Amino acid sequence: MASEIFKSHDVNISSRGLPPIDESLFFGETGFFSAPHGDYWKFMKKPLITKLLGPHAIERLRAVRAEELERFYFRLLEKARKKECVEIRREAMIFTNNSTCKMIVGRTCSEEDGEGERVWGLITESISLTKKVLFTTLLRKPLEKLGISLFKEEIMGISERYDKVLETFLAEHENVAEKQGMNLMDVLLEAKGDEKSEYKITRDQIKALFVELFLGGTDTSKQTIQWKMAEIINNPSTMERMREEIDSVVGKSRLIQETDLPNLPYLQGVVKEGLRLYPPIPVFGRRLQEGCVMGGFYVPEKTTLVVNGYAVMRDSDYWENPDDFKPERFLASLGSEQEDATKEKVLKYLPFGSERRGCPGTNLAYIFLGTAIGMMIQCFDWKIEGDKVNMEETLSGMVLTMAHPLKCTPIPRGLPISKGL
Ligand code: HEM
Repeated sequence: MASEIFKSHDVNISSRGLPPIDESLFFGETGFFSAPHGDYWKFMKKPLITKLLGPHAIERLRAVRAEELERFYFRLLEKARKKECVEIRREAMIFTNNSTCKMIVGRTCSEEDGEGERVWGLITESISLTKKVLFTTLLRKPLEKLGISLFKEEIMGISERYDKVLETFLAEHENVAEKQGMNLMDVLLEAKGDEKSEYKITRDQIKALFVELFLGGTDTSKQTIQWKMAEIINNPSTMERMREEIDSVVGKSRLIQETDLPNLPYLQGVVKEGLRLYPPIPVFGRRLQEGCVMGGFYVPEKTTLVVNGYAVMRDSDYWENPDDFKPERFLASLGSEQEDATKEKVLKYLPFGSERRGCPGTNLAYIFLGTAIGMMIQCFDWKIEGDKVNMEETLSGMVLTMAHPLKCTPIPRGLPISKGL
């Protein structure tokens, strides 16, 4: 059914429906995520791919991510030396947000003046609001008739705080006379000021895209890193097998790099299996532009479709022992990309959605997840309170998260890794 919906009706379902509050920078009408499939969405997608998410951009920005991975490693090493317990999701958020921020605006959020804490707090608050955002979207039309604007104050409060942070970034870029290399923000500002540009974008549209990248690039990856570390800690044989693979491919004297990932199939299997069992966005919505027949039924125009990726990826018709954590299940397909693609064409694997509105950050996400988890296993042992990590699930807004956030203490494996690799 998922295959039929996505493959045969791709264009027809390539919009998401009305935003909850038009003027919000956060899932508002200026956003890329909520934009209907049309000229604006196509115009914004181009720089997003060429400057951040496409294969060339990913290669060009490799050094930025390598530096952030190294900083992540040294932060953990410092905690390990002090025998401090770490909250994995917080450390993972700092890594993914710093990397994303540096790639799109050229610098990380500053930790000295509290900017980092403000942004990370905002991301967490935004995610916990997503359930209200969805609810507001679904009920918007009938409530509008009654003059009710649900959760407007809360949503606009978050939007205004994002606005302040993003104005700082924009001002910094506007005040630099000579640019050294153009990052995504420079390119969008240039397009905004270009009279001949095929689409006239606004300041709010730039800010809204950056809010979405902060959320898309940070929270999803942080949740997934936390879930996978929990499964690895609960499965010592997985940890052992990952470590054997990493030690033999990477060695013990340098930190894992993203160019190692294609040679680490078991690590890739762990990443994929974690996403299958714990997709951070378990359900996502689309909206039909025109009425059509699906699965033998006529579905009228403007119907909202809710895709339950979580259920698809635990469906026993498609997955053997679907609730078990078994990274090996992906090993056979990893050998051949074609086979992998064929398998996923059945659309039983949906952590990133699918087709033209599927996640454009998929490749970048695999890099964040592979390098972060690879580094944590390569360089540290992990001590927890008690025997097992509690894997109880809960929703933070619409995001699948751990009911009991993973806290553990890193113990260095004593690898001779030095700064400035
Ligand atoms: C574990 C990591 C990630 C997961 C599980 C994830 C998942 C998703 C899902 C399920 C969607 C909706 C897809 C659909 O409707 O078919 C989506 C959309 C999107 N994601 Fe991701 N994502 C991740 C990381 C990222 C990263 C790193 C970025 C960029 C920095 C990103 C940027 C976006 C954008 C811009 C959209 C909207 C696309 C559109 O509407 O055309 N995501 N993501």
